[in-house]
Amino acid sequence: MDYETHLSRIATTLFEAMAKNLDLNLETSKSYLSVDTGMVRVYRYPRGSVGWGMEVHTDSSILSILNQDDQVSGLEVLKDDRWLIVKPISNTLIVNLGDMMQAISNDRYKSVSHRVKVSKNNDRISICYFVFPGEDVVIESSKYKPFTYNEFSAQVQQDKKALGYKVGLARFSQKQDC
Ligand SMILES: O=C(O)CCC(=O)C(=O)O
Ligand SMILES: [Fe+2]
Repeated sequence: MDYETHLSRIATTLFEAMAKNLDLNLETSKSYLSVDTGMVRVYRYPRGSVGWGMEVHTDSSILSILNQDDQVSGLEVLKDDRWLIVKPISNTLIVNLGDMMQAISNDRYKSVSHRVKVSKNNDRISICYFVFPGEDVVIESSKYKPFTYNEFSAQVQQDKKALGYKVGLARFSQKQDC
């Protein structure tokens, strides 16, 4: 089996466990995670560059599974307003929840803000797997207006172009109109 197939199996198992924990309807939740959308991206962060390898963001995915460099650190996650360095551990995967999981869970699970620092002395490699809902599957929750991943990603592109940054889920909030 190839890497992506293994990762899609892990993502499905994790998602089903979370859906069960959230008491989501089995059929509805099954339609949310689309393993066909899974994609693998490999990053190389060259050593010594100034600034961030990747600026602060949340992923738009349901789940992101990272296989980060087992020697060179760089990944930082925001927890309780503090940045934590995710230490490299060999043979260990890191699971980040994305915006779609936050919406599906009606904010009970939060997408994690994270960023990547460039190492002074070493290049850093990470292999990242992302999985999304099917493009036209409507995500329903009480905190957000019903939306599809297609609509979400179009809005993200539009905001990045017009404002220079991603507004994200706040755009779809039931409460505020921004
Ligand atoms: O390279 C990493 O460890 C993280 C990459 C990342 O956050 C992303 O691609 O969204
Ligand atoms: Fe990310």
